[in-house]
Amino acid sequence: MAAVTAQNSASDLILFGTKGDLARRKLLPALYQLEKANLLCQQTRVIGVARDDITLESYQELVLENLNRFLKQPLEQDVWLRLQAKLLYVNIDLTNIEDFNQLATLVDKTKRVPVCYFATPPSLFGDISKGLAAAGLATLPTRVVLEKPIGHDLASSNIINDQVAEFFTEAQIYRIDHYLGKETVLNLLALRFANAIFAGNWDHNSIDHVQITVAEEVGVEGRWSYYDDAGQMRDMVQNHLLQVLTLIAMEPPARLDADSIRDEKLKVLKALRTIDISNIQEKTVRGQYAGGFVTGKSVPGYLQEEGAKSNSRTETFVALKVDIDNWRWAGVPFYLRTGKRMASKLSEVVICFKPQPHNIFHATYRNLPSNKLIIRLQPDEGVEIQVLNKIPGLGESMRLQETKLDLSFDETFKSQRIADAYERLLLEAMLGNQYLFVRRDEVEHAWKWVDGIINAWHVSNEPPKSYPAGSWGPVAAISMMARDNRNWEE
Ligand SMILES: NC(=O)C1=CN([C@@H]2O[C@H](COP(=O)(O)OP(=O)(O)OC[C@H]3O[C@@H](n4cnc5c(N)ncnc54)[C@H](OP(=O)(O)O)[C@@H]3O)[C@@H](O)[C@H]2O)C=CC1
Ligand SMILES: O=C1O[C@H](COP(=O)(O)O)[C@@H](O)[C@H](O)[C@H]1O
Repeated sequence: MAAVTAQNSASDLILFGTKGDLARRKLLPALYQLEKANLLCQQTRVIGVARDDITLESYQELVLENLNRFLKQPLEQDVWLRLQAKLLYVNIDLTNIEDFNQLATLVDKTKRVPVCYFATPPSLFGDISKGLAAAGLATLPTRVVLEKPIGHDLASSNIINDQVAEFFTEAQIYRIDHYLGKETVLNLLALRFANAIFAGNWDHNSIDHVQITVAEEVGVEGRWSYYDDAGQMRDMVQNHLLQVLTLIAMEPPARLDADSIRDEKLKVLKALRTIDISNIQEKTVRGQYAGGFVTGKSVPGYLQEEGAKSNSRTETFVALKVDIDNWRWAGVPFYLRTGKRMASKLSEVVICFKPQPHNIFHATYRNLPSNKLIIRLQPDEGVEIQVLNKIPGLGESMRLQETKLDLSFDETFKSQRIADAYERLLLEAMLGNQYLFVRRDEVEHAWKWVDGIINAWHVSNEPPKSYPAGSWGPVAAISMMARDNRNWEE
């Protein structure tokens, strides 16, 4: 991988949809942080694109206003002035191909690499690709960064991917899954492949089961119409949870490069056991939140949210029992759960090891609890190992206690700020590193598997199970584990 220096990436970052929610809340603050860390090359320019005919000064004001609103620390004037000097603005109606001529005159591919970020609805990806091609900007070294979701199912994702592929090769396409930019998700690679104690115990011989939880406190946050069409399965499982699962389950890649990693992730997606009408009851739980209290605050149910249709059956919670049909994971279920308006914001992976085959401590400990490796993805990022230790003391029989080896990132890496996922992904796209971006075949296999589940739900025609906002989801999700004599780590 290239060393990260400000000098190696003179880019024209073209931000389509620069006035949208994602750009304002995430991308502009991420660019500010990159500027602050001196990771934006001095010659790099940020070209905001929207359809309003506004002046550069108004655009700069808008960027400043959003930085003041969404940055987590006070804005530093010198950093802002440096970023401001890089800003340009072009007004383009993305459906009007002639408007793209403005980019042709502004962008010189021999001086800066065009990195085109599509922060717009995916229905515009085809238009943007066509417009860039008409402006002579579709050939190398141009890169395009596509936001998720790519489509609504396999068929629609193929249409969008085909539209983009008409003008760009796979090597030019950077598909975002922002979970791949999270520090702790990347740490899964380090934990697994840099530590012999884990690498040697990472299969069905040592591991009983795996749990992946991505719980959110937020509800649909004013995005009801988008969300109601998608649901938690398409919004979170098809992308983020499956990406985390593949990083935990994949075989060791030969190298840390894009295709070595993506080839291994793809094999996992191909090995996911189909869930269809024959096993949908056993393997899945769908839920929808009712009113309740989240961290002590009263919140409405999903059907009472602003703009809601009262008869929606869209799921806001999903729990799944996933089997991976390969040698490494034979007989090791992966339990996944994710939901909105849950008891707290918590994303973690729990690797539950098998119990010891024989208990020599039965006089004091009838059932030895098994070891657990808990990887806290967010918040309070860190890694914890649960082990049994002898309680110190003379003259007593062996008394054991479950204890934790707890490595909090905050405490261990005190001086290191944990960067937001979008900072890393923007930087890697500007550097031309594709290893944190999703390849087309991964998207397709993830959709194929998810489509099967959604179709089976459709056929079974069962409404989602209600759960109170501020809980850990429907009781059925607990029963799903209990049937296997297991329980969710809380
Ligand atoms: N918001 C988020 O947190 C997340 C968003 N995403 C994805 O990112 C993408 C953008 O999302 P988000 O920012 O929320 O969406 P918004 O609707 O807030 O923004 C979309 C932007 O696209 C612009 N746009 C639409 N049509 C045209 C057109 N014909 N010409 C020029 N500009 C146009 C809109 O401009 P105008 O203001 O003029 O309407 C708007 O600024 C979507 O694919 C979404 O799924 C992914 C993860 C999280
Ligand atoms: O992509 C999405 O992710 C967010 C959750 O992201 P996180 O980084 O806060 O864990 C989710 O709220 C949103 O619905 C979804 O579109």
